[in-house]
Amino acid sequence: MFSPAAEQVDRASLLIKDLSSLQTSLLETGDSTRQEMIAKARALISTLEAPMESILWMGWAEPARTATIRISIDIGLFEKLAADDGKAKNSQQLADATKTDSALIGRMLKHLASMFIIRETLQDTYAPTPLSNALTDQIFYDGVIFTFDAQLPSHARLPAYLRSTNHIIPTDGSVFKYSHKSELGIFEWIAADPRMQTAFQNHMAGYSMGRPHWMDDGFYPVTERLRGVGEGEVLIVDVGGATGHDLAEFHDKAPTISGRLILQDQAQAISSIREGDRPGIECTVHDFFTPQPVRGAKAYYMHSVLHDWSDDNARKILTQLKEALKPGHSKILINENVVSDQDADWKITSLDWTMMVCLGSCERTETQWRDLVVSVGLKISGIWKGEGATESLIEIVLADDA
Ligand SMILES: C[S@@+](CC[C@H](N)C(=O)[O-])C[C@H]1O[C@@H](n2cnc3c(N)ncnc32)[C@H](O)[C@@H]1O
Repeated sequence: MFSPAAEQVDRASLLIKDLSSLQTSLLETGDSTRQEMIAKARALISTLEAPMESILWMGWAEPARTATIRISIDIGLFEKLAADDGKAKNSQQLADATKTDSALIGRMLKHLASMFIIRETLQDTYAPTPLSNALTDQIFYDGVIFTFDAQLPSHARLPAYLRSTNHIIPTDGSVFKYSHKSELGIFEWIAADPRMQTAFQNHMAGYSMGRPHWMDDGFYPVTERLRGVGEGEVLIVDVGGATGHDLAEFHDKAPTISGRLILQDQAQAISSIREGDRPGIECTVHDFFTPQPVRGAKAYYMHSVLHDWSDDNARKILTQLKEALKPGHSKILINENVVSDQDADWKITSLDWTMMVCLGSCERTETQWRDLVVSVGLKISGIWKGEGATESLIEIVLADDA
């Protein structure tokens, strides 16, 4: 039997005390209290867990959870569970509804319930949860499809890849090619599969949902920093903006700011936008490694773009934008993570590793951002971060601008 050491018990008591005092303000305060409670609850589990329990959680429970969720999406299990207003169902009913082997379904349901994805209300009787209901929405289940099919194999094969290179840090997409046994880098691999293209775009849109955004009140002073744009002039060019979800949000949240909104991405992303889906936005095809066709816009915006690329490639992208900047008027806005020097957030550190295995790129610290920007004759004029936000907004201007 595992007995926690005295200091683990003390730490656990402190965490429980913190949790109970936070709980009293959960309903009144913003999202930050909820996030703090989750962080403390996770710390509590890792304080109390025995080493072997941690190993089995990582090695058995989590991989089986992810796989059973991925299979559930394939067979439409969560939709069937949510049917009839979420009335509880047994494994045979769910096997019939999904036309799946009842032995397989029975074992899936047991693990999904043990991992809190669904609820076991009675023996062999299951009901949905808010999470399993969310997984009936394509924005969310495409996130599982994309992370499972595109990214997870590269994490799984990374140790073997690194052994084969004497643990030299990857700086290109080799890990992805190695793990997928493919000649294609991740973006070509996505482009070659229309289902994966849709999953990727939905995952990008879902990743942005429900989080503080730079155009929200109290984040970036939009009206003050983006003023001076006449009717007919370009306000924002969203470079590598996928299907335009950020610009659409900007259009909804800041409808009174004048100026054109232009979306740029590769042909496969732009052609997937349906007629009428993006009112007020000009959707165009542009390769950001080639000269920027829109000159003198107020802002060239990039969200989760530069973290896909090594410093050399990021310099090429920034240089194309620099050539298009109008002195004293234009700026580049980068919406990305700035990795904290201490106590970095798991969402950022895990994305950093995901970038490494998919593209050989990284999430950058403030020093790395400054070095990158200065190296192409630009300067950072400010970094903004809203309360509870993970990502920052980095504003960049020409080095000679005031
Ligand atoms: C990580 S996604 C970010 C998308 C979007 N900005 C967002 O935050 O949801 C990177 C985007 O860069 C686009 N992209 C990749 N290579 C590109 C290129 N050479 N020119 C233009 N866009 C490119 C991809 O199609 C994708 O939409």
